[in-house]
Amino acid sequence: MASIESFLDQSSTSLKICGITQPEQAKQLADMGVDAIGINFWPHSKRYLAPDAARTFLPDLSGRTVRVGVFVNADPALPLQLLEQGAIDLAQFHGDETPEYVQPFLDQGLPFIKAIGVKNAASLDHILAYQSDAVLLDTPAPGVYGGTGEAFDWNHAKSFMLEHPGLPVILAGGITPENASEAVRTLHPAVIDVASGAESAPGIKDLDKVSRLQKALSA
Ligand SMILES: O=C(O)c1ccccc1N[C@@H]1O[C@H](COP(=O)(O)O)[C@@H](O)[C@H]1O
Repeated sequence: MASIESFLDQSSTSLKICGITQPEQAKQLADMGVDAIGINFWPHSKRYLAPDAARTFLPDLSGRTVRVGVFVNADPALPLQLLEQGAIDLAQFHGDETPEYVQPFLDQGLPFIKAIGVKNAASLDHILAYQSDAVLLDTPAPGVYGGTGEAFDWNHAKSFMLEHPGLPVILAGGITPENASEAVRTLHPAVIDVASGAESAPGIKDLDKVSRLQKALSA
């Protein structure tokens, strides 16, 4: 049974595969035991999926895998509605959202992740103000916000994690089957989040790469 609590548990590293655009692949990933899938609701993403299309298959996955909706500067009505309808389990805010933006989610006890592009140590100065369920550390990507396939300097993540041991960290940005085990060994993040490194083309997942990522995390 998928639960946010076990997905974000810091005693082991979970796997989130992000940018799913095909219902069959969402089901295949759930069958493979992937901990979470991400659906990108930012209309400018190469991995965009319209909310109406996502609503046709996300309910079927309820309880099998954690369903994360990725948003960039969205009208908060969309993530609020998808969470309240039970179409997604978690919202991922991956744009320029402010601590004020997330207040309605805190007020209603709706779970969310805040993503930050890590340019230097100062990038993480204000992250605690969001009071998010987890922080997602990604490569800064002006204009495209995420999904770059590029890694950032993990030393900044390491320092932050040492300072905030109780806060679940989701490591993103350029993770591949080749560097995933090094990421786990070096940082022990609660979650590894992969979009580009698990694809054959944008939005089309390569299940062999997913399986190699799972092996890397369990090694
Ligand atoms: O994947 C995208 O197109 C995307 C666009 C806008 C915001 C976030 C996006 N994806 C997130 O980017 C990171 C890292 O992806 P990658 O593995 O480096 O390609 C991940 O958190 C995705 O959820």
